[in-house]
Amino acid sequence: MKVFRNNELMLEQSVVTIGAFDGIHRGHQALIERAVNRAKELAVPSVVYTFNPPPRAFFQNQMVLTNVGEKISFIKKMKVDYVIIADFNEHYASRSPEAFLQELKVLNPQEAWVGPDFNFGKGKRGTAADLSAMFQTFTHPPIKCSKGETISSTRIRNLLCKQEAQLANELLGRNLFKKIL
Ligand SMILES: Cc1cc2nc3c(=O)[nH]c(=O)nc-3n(C[C@H](O)[C@H](O)[C@H](O)COP(=O)(O)O)c2cc1C
Ligand SMILES: Nc1ncnc2c1ncn2[C@@H]1O[C@H](COP(=O)(O)OP(=O)(O)OP(=O)(O)O)[C@@H](O)[C@H]1O
Repeated sequence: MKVFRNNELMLEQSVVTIGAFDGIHRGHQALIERAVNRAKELAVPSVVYTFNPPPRAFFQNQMVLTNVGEKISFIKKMKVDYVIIADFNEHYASRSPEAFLQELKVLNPQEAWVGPDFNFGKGKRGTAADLSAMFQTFTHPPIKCSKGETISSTRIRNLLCKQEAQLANELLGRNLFKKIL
């Protein structure tokens, strides 16, 4: 797997998935796996486009579940061809949805894969519908836990605050956090 910053990579074809992917929980894993499988079927490279720090850490000072190094090594295990790590700062976050779509164009995505409630661009104005106006876009159904609730990084952060490491690990699909005694 090759690692790039944004604006460094150009591809003739690709399948792209986009998101903060903090923790790479079971929902993220399902989405990335789907994108990788589609890329294999189409015989084109797979790309994970992500951000450092995660936007919620930047804007809301929220806890980071996996630092950028951990995130890259986990994505690598999922047989992704390229990962793009965009420096998420004030300048980057002020870019419009249209500017972000222009940036994605150089990856020539045959397909873009996102999950439920995906948004992008200044003020979170861009939606999956905007993405689909430019690229063939697919929305992965939400992956839920055994209780039927959608898995999210926010939920995992809340569980860790309540010291429920075991349940957090269940949603992550791996033992990332140790039980605090
Ligand atoms: C160019 C760009 C600008 C963004 N600007 C903002 C912003 O102003 N406020 C915000 O809360 N998030 C902003 N974000 C983050 C998105 O809301 C969102 O977190 C990101 O696209 C990842 O999607 P996900 O949270 O579903 O993983 C921006 C994202 C991009 C790509
Ligand atoms: N449970 C899930 N099932 C399928 N896709 C998901 C799930 N959770 C997030 N995604 C998708 O994964 C990508 C990255 O999402 P993101 O990092 O915002 O996850 P999140 O768990 O919703 O995070 P947060 O709670 O911090 O908002 C997005 O395209 C998002 O729609």
